[in-house]
Amino acid sequence: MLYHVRMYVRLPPDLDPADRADIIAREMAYSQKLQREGKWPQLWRIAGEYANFSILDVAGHDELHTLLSGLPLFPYMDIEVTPLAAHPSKIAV
Ligand SMILES: O=C(O)CC1=CCC(=O)O1
Repeated sequence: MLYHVRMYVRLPPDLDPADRADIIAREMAYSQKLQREGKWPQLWRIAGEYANFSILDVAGHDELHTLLSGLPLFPYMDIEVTPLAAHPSKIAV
């Protein structure tokens, strides 16, 4: 199943800079592993915001929740999920 996911990062401004750098490095490694596995095929920065639009390709809601809740930044993000269904006007390419 495909999901459109919006992630808004809300790191506390007083977070220790070393802790901040560590979380961001772990987030990058985690997301890049999932990208290589094909589970995170699209990752876009929302221009002007500390936020992203992502497409995740997973088995269903339970895997999506497991994946998202494992994000190192999960405690510091607001996340909005939209399940995607096939559109009848979409042409095959
Ligand atoms: O948008 C961000 O910076 C948060 C994030 C999600 C995956 C990643 O590598 O960073």
